[in-house]
Amino acid sequence: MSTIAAFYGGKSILITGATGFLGKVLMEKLFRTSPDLKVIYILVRPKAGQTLQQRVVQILNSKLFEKVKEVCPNVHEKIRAVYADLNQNDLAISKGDMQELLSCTNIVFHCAATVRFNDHLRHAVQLNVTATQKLLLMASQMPKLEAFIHISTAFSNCNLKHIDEVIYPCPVEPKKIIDSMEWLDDAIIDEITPKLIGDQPNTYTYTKALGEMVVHQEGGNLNIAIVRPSIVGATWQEPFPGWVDNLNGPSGLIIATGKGFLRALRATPMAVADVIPVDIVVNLTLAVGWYTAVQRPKSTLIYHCTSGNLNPCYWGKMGFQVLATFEKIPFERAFRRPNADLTSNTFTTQYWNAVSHWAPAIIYDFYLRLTGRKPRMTKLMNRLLRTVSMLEYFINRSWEWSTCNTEMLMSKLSPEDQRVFNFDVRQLNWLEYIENYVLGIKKYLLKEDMAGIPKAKQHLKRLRNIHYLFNTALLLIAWRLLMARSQMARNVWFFIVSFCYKFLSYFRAPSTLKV
Ligand SMILES: CCCCCCCCCCCCCCCCCCCCCCCCCCCC(=O)SCCNC(=O)CCNC(=O)[C@H](O)C(C)(C)COP(=O)(O)OP(=O)(O)OC[C@H]1O[C@@H](n2cnc3c(N)ncnc32)[C@H](O)[C@@H]1OP(=O)(O)O
Ligand SMILES: NC(=O)C1=CN([C@@H]2O[C@H](COP(=O)(O)OP(=O)(O)OC[C@H]3O[C@@H](n4cnc5c(N)ncnc54)[C@H](OP(=O)(O)O)[C@@H]3O)[C@@H](O)[C@H]2O)C=CC1
Repeated sequence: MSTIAAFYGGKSILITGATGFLGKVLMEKLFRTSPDLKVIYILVRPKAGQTLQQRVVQILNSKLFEKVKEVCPNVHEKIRAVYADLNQNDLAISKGDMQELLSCTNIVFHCAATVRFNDHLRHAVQLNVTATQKLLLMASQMPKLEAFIHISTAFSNCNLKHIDEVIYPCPVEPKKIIDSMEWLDDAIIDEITPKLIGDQPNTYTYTKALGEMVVHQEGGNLNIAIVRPSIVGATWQEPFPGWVDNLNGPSGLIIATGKGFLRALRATPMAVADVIPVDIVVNLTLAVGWYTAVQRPKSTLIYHCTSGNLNPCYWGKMGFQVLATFEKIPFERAFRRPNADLTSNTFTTQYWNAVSHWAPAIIYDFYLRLTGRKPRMTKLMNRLLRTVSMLEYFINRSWEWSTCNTEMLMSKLSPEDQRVFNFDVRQLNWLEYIENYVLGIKKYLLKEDMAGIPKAKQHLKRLRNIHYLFNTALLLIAWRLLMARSQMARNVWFFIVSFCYKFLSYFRAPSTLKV
């Protein structure tokens, strides 16, 4: 029997961000491995016209939870959705709910965050810093609390090249930032944001670093640990390979490449692609929860959940494998054949942007106009290239994360726990993982049917023929224009033609003699 699974039995667990990518996989694993847990409280807000209950039902009815329903048939009775909005100062939790949370919770997993790189600083601070502070305050009033696990990111100190499992000081105290966000107006915040974030690339990594500092300063006597995952990708093994449900990290760019929109990327092929499967992150997080509660380490331990130092993959290799997978498993209705270049040169990137992105988009929009339809490709391209520019920072650098605490934890696990809560990234086969990732995107994100693959291949063949035809036509037009305008070009052309003619006559002469 797994010690970790047994530990969560009978426990009341509070999860924030349970409706997010990581939160859903965390909940799934908890229910699947510890079906006898008492209750999982999830802090949820209504969204997209759905009530809390509708959101929960949608999650439980998803493919991700199919196995859970077999091992824990009364799963719906064990999830308690609590209305909350972490953007509100009091988190908008009702008094009654608050009482219950405070008196019953044993473990807290704080996953909620805004992960948008370009979020307004006020909003990012509210969610990634102030809400963390409020949750810590709540946690300090929970008499039964055994552990508080805060999910941060390995990129919270991405202004450094080598990152240890420690909390680094922030140039400005989080409390000062929180206070200033309360009285500064948006325009002033916009103005000071670049100065405040300094050498951090965006408001996300900056506020996640502040969030860690808040945990460090205001954790008091709580039993806290911080997990820092790198770029979280689709599931590796559990509950099945390739599950993913949002565009974050590499997923959006894989779609853009597979659909033929993205044909070049400013990326360094030899930079480490520090992607980590979401099930590895979840397994480590649950092991950390157990260890923190049972061993009660004297200080707050930080665990890096990264792949680069133990089993590195590189962006070049990843891109290559993604393209190879499209040969076998193409996406439907592609705009162009998937084919992309990784280039680390800014000039080349601009050239490819003009030739491979803007030119086809403009031509296609022209065609749409001609056929009486609304042009949309240049708008889409604009958005895509803006998104790519936000991600470029992370695909042109490599970082080194030390993983001493993570390795120490692995060594403390029994063989059974190492199997059930496997977070050993050395066992991951990247080629297989990337293939399943692409397949997962096709099935679970794009909701495309596997039966449509022959048709998709046929469509790609048609696109290839159009491409050849288009290039030939372009060449002929260029040649005609050149011949019409330049005497020099005409001279060269006649020289080539007469040379070829003489060459052929030379070979034809002996055969004529024979006859
Ligand atoms: C040697 C030679 C080899 C040759 C081989 C060459 C082969 C090359 C082939 C290449 C194949 C591709 C391979 C994969 C490369 C992958 C690169 C991946 C880079 C990933 C880097 C991530 C780093 C993360 C580090 C930090 C870790 C964290 O903790 S972050 C948590 C995760 N957060 C994110 O991922 C970012 C979240 N998103 C955002 O911040 C914002 O959405 C945005 C800034 C990206 C855009 O914001 P904006 O306000 O402009 O618009 P928005 O309304 O949000 O979205 C606009 C449309 O774009 C869609 N969208 C959103 N995110 C993405 C995305 N990641 N990729 C693509 N598209 C995205 C969004 O849905 C919108 O679409 P519409 O709804 O249609 O409007
Ligand atoms: N994805 C990645 O690549 C990485 C993620 N991380 C960290 O992992 C954690 C989870 O990320 P991930 O699952 O990918 O992110 P998602 O964006 O998928 O999920 C974010 C979660 O936070 C919730 N949330 C956001 N705003 C509020 C609010 N005002 N009130 C209540 N809940 C709110 C969302 O709820 P709702 O559904 O209502 O929007 C959602 O459940 C984050 O802390 C992130 O920093 C770290 C490294 C990499």
